[in-house]
Amino acid sequence: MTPSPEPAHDRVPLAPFWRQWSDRAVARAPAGWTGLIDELRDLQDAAAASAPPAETVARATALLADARRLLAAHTVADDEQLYGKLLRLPGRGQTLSPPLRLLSWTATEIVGEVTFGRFHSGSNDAVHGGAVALLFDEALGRLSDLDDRPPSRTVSLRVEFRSLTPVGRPLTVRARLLGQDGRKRRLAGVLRDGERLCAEADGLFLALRPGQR
Ligand SMILES: CCCCCCCCCCCC(=O)SCCNC(=O)CCNC(=O)[C@H](O)C(C)(C)COP(=O)(O)OP(=O)(O)OC[C@H]1O[C@@H](n2cnc3c(N)ncnc32)[C@H](O)[C@@H]1OP(=O)(O)O
Repeated sequence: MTPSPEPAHDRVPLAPFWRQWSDRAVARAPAGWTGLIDELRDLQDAAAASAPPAETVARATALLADARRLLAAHTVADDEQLYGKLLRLPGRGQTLSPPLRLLSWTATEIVGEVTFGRFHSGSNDAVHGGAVALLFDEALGRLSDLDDRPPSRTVSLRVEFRSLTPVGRPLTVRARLLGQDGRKRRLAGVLRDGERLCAEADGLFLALRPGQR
């Protein structure tokens, strides 16, 4: 695989399994679906960052209950779900972890940018450690399954927190494939705020056998 000539997350190559998985969701996604996910993400950050008066709380709660009822009327099984399957979008259409925008990639390394919002804050404007682990799982998982490698799952993820990870600033995440031994893939990741090392991780991913999910 040749290095990407310019930043363009939507041109990251997808292995056949993932291309089919993602394209099927894209084909089924109604107009405006990605706007809904973006709104949900902004809502999470706004809720986390606000200290509203009671009238505002009551109004927002009623609006949210309305939205929840509207969506719950269209519940589908996991196979039909759209959420999290839009692999050509930064964040792949989910709000669990912040959008990871890939800037460059090869078969063995990806570099991306991520900004954590208030939703992912643990305390004192520092990102929750579990959210940092979540980001590494996303980044390492993405690289594990790049370049036509069969789908894999994380079996081990170790994170070292080296300094506080700030909220609201673009951070750089870099993941590398260190090696493969049969079904086992060893990967490592680093998260930086400019030059400052915030966290690093190493993970073991196992390629799934036919029939495994
Ligand atoms: C574009 C893409 C977008 C992709 C979308 C974007 C990225 C999202 C990424 C998220 C990824 C996840 O979070 S995945 C969700 C979290 N992970 C999981 O839920 C996985 C749960 N575990 C499992 O389901 C299972 O362990 C499997 C199916 C992965 C593997 O089971 P298995 O096939 O029976 O494998 P098994 O024989 O036990 O192990 C095979 C070999 O690995 C070794 N092994 C197994 N576990 C470990 C371990 N923790 N540490 C060391 N070694 C281990 C065994 O000793 C063995 O070595 P030897 O005897 O061969 O030497």
